Amino acid sequence: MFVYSALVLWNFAVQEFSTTVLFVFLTVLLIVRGMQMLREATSLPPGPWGLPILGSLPFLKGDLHLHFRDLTHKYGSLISTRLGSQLIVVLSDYKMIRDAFRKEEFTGRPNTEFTNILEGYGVINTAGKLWKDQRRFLHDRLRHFGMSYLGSRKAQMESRIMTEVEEFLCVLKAKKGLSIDLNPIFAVSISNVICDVLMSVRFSHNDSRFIRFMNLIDEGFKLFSSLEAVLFIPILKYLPGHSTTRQKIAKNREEMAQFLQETIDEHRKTFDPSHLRDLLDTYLYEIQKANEEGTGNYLFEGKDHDRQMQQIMGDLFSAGMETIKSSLQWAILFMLHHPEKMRAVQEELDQVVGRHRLPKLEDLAYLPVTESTILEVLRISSIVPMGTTHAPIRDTKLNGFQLPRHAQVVPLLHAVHMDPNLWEAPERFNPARFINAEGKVTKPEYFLPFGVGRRMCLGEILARMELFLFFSSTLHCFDVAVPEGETLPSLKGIAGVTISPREFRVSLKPRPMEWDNEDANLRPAGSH
Ligand code: HEM
Repeated sequence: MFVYSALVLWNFAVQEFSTTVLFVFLTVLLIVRGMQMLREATSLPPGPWGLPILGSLPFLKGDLHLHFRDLTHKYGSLISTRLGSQLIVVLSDYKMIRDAFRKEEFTGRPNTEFTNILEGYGVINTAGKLWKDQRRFLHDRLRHFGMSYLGSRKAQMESRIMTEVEEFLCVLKAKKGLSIDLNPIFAVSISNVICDVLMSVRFSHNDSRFIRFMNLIDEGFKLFSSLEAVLFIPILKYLPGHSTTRQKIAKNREEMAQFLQETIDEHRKTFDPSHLRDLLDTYLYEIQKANEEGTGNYLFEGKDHDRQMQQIMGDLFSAGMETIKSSLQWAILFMLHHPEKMRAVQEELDQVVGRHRLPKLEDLAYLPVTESTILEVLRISSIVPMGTTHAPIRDTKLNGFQLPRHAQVVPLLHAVHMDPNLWEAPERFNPARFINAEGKVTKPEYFLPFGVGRRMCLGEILARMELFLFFSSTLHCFDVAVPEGETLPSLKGIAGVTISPREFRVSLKPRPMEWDNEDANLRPAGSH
């Protein structure tokens, strides 16, 4: 009895003690965090205070870029807010974004759960010397493969893209009059352009390898999104479901890596240093050169060569596919909403290009209506609404405020493109805003769909070429309409890293070309 009573008392005392310790611990944590918030409040840009530990997380509603835009209305064009453990600094003034992102200080990337998974490989999520060397190398070599406004290389790239455009148009022609979703058809064609440049890989429409590849990427995006909470509240990584998600991500990444590794191995077997076929060959060339010279390879900074090449291919594929596919989908969607703008583009193409061939890059200078329509799509859809997140590489000052190293710095491109002080009636789809009094296309300095500064988009030239050739050729060959009996699809997109349109269907009616007869397929652009 005595022993039992002693045990009960002991248990009680232990519980009391644990509760007290927990209470004291939480109180100290709250006080420390409160003091930290107070100190930050005096040196950081203005913004909502939020709650200790959670910050503004409980008050988030709707899409993050819209939430930030609302905050900028209240606090100004430079704000800070805490989302859990992460300090977020949002810039929505284009001059401020431009001035900051020109500086070395803002070329870092934040340390997050996502970047940890990538272990410093690739280009998009790297920083410092590795990123700088990688970026310079890619800039130079991609230009060599035709991402250039000038010279014979440009013609090579145009011809690569046109091969895909022509196949795309043939697939569309076979589906004329049906209610179709263009998304998977765009996906194959756009992937083929970038995969050809990167590693000489092409997929056929309905290719099972490609469907698996895309499923892995889609699933990867969803799995990463489900980790979002951990990004802000790291302690959640100890929850049981988290390790299952991490394992699934690792398994998917392994499958992707295996696909890419097979391509790397194949390239090694057939490698010829006097004939570099694609970007992958240029990496193999650098490795060979460094081995022969007995020097370390500056492109890899001691990292595993194959993993780095896999991640570079993965980075460029994911940056270059979804963005262009979504932009083209937005362009078609806006044409459904504004058929009169579609007719204006078609009339211009008929006059300048004629009905006997497809548009070429050299026509672009004479197609202001077509070009301004594409620019307006890029502005109004702002498909990368928050750019990519930057981080100061050291504690730094911006507009008199102190930003700590590793704060997440977000360029709110969506807010710049929707600023009524810069654009008249920004909510209105109005391509004419890009045409000046002389009828020429002008792009104001606050038009930033590809970002600005040292980390701005590496694929802008390719993107512009693809958007023009796919969009103009589609409208040259087809009238696009909402399928009979279906309603006009919504302009509300799905926001993630990019904003993509919700699934929608179209019906295509071929516009007769001069080479057409009843059964003819679309002929290649040069064969007239
Ligand atoms: C319509 C198409 C595209 C749009 C709107 C777009 C937009 C952007 C934006 C806004 C950024 C972030 C800039 C910043 O935050 O400072 C970016 C970065 C990047 N883009 Fe694009 N992009 C497009 C197509 C492409 C293509 C085709 C490629 C590949 C060839 C590409 C490769 C990259 C890379 C590698 C980065 C990261 C650069 C770095 O971290 O240094 N993008 N892009």
